[in-house]
Amino acid sequence: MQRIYGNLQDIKTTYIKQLQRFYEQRQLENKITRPEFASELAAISSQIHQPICCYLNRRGQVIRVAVGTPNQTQIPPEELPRHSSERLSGIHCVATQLRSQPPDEAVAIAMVRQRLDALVVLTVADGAVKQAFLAHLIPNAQTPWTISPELSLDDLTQQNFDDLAEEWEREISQAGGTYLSQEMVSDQDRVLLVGVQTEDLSPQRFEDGLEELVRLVETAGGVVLDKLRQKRSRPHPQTVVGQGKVEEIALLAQKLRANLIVFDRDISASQARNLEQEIGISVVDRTEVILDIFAQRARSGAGKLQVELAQLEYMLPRLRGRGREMSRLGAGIGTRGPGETRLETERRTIGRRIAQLQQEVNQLQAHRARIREQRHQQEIPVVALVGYTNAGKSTLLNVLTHAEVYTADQLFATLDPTTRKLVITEPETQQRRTILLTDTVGFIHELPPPLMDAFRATLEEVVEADALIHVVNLSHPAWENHITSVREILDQMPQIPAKSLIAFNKIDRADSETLAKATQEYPQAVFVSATQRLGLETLKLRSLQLIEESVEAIALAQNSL
Ligand SMILES: Nc1nc2c(ncn2[C@@H]2O[C@H](COP(=O)(O)OP(=O)(O)OP(=O)(O)O)[C@@H](O)[C@H]2O)c(=O)[nH]1
Ligand SMILES: [Mg+2]
Repeated sequence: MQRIYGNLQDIKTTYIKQLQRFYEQRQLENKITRPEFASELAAISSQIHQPICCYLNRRGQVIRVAVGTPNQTQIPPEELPRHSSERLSGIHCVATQLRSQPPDEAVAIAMVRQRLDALVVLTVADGAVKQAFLAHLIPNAQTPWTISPELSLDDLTQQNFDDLAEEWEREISQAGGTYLSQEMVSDQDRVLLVGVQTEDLSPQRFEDGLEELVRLVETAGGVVLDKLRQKRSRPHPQTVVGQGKVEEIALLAQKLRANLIVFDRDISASQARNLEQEIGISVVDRTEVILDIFAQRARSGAGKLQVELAQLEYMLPRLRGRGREMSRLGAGIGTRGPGETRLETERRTIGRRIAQLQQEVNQLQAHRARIREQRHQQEIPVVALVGYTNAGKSTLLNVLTHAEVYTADQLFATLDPTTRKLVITEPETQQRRTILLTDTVGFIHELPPPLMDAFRATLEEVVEADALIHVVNLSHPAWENHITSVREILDQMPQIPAKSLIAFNKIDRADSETLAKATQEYPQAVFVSATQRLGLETLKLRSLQLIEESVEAIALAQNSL
């Protein structure tokens, strides 16, 4: 019986049997894969709601089938057939991916580590292959890989793979071997995720949350090796999960050489301490991962200030008996940022530092308020772009106003608000109207309260706008939950603009069913694609209308006083 690797939890035996059949399949000579093989892989991947990786040798034999991402299913170095860094390993991987987007850096790094001949990523939608990408190694020190643009399955499967692999190998050996920089291998935290499914969470929400945590860890620079789950009516007071699970985590962490455990919920200082003692490696929670991303991302003075405040506010109540152990255990995530050295200093010093930072944030708030006041006097209306992280807010700002805000396929790309002028011509009167468009930090489900407090100066840009455009990534499977989460966060703000508009973005990647559903449930919404520049004119006009409605609403409110 051929073994299936990876995370097989909750996978029915019938599917395991289907997966085993892949071992019997052969590819055509010289081809990277067969279209039928790719389609079958996509079909089963979509049935089990998990990515699958098939590793094949140059003769086209399947040597390993694993459930999980290329990152999670890496072949241990000692099991790879060829060891020399000047040669490729002679193995390539055909992987499915449930997200419709090009493979990310983490996937590429997994390929570099194993010196794979190539990596095929097939994105899956509705049980079929939607897009194909081909990645391979190149002799380049910074980015030792290249990823093709989207390919059709035909293009992919018709290439002569033997010739390609030989050519790539020649280039690499001429350059003296694969440039696998040491930092790339060792700087990454090797992470084990632990999800605790309590009764208040639906299974779907729980899984979405874990999936999001994988993205968060990857954004923070870690690699998720595996996920462990436990159902509990409520978290165990001392160790969050039960004793048996703690042992399982310890064992798996050792086996996978993990150096960090990340929990999908907040854990207390004493829970973390207990777990660290039993497992022997660092334990952090979701909030710490988010804070770490913010710390890495903060560039401006204001950004750094707010991140430091958030980190200290989070740490202060958790400080007792924690700091020293944490730094000794030496993981990266959760220990970086301006707060890091202060972890070990006394509570009182930290208390004083918090007070000082609070002062500075107050000044920042006052400063931003003055700028807004000046704008107000010029009577230029302000529309703020809000939404879940990665929805495409900054990309929209850029295409609408020719701004050059940093955008990236990572969570929390933006920390600092940016405001730009947008001139809109009214179609009937040909009158030119100017509005200001503000891009802000993205939201996330259960945005940690210390971040909400520390980023109040930034979030105030939202509160003080005349109207909101709520940008939603319609290509994300959890888009509805994202809307709910964003609304929950807005509800916690003291006062938000009365008028708002939903802009469904990334419609170029959304399937027709989703589009139909969104149209039906949100008849007022605008549908756009920032990257494909679709629907932008409508969005501009609707923004103008929104401003007019909000001016009318304010006038009405004043008249009734
Ligand atoms: N396919 C597609 N991708 C898009 C579209 N709009 C944005 N993206 C991509 O989505 C990713 C995130 O875009 P950003 O503009 O950085 O998202 P954001 O909402 O500003 O994210 P945060 O700053 O993290 O809150 C980038 O890789 C964009 O290229 C779109 O209409 N279609
Ligand atoms: Mg952004």
